[in-house]
Amino acid sequence: MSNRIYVAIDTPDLSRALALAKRVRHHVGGIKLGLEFFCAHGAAGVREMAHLDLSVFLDLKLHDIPNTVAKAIQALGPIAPAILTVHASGGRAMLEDAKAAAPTGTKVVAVTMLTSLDATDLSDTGVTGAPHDHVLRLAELAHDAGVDGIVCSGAEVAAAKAAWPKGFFVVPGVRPADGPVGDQKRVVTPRQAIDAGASILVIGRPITQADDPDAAARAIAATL
Ligand SMILES: O=C(O)c1cc(=O)[nH]c(=O)n1[C@@H]1O[C@H](COP(=O)(O)O)[C@@H](O)[C@H]1O
Repeated sequence: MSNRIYVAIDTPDLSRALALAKRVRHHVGGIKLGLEFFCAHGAAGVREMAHLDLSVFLDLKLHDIPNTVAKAIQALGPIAPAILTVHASGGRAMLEDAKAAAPTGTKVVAVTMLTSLDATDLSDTGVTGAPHDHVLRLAELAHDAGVDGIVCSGAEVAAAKAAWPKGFFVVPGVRPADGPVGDQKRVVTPRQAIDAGASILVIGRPITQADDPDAAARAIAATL
């Protein structure tokens, strides 16, 4: 199977983003551009990165009323990213309209519970119960609304995949065994995430902050 690592190019600096992507390109399956990059460079920046001929995952985590999300996705249409994120907690109508508005070749994936949150954070938002149950509930909603898959942590992906065998499962919050976790709370190793059923892994700082990003990406890819 082709390389399942999407490297999160989280920087507002376009030349650094281009340089990073060029360095790691032979050891990743694609690049993920998120809010930090998009707020600085918008669609023009994404198009510039797309010239590198790597698969582009546009992670904007859209979360608004259905009409606004659908119109935003239509506005992104010319970029036609391979993958686009929305928040599952935006609800069924928002998810349905997001999928309907996306270009045919774009996978719409719904973020369930951010990997930077734990059970205490969840209860602070008024949601009772375990993260695992919350993720599975939102995964079912995403499935029923007709999107292509979900984003969840490696701790939930096996159960989510068992319930939705044809789903597309994005797992961030991935750290090599000895790496610093930073702001991530639900963390697994790349190998654990793949073994549990992840379709792709999103990996940022373990690669982008390494002294040698190319070697870091290669070392992670070798464990998969
Ligand atoms: O949708 C995402 O990609 C995402 C969802 C989530 O629950 N947690 C999460 O960390 N991410 C993204 O995955 C990347 C993780 O980066 P690192 O923690 O540096 O590996 C960041 O770009 C986050 O925006």
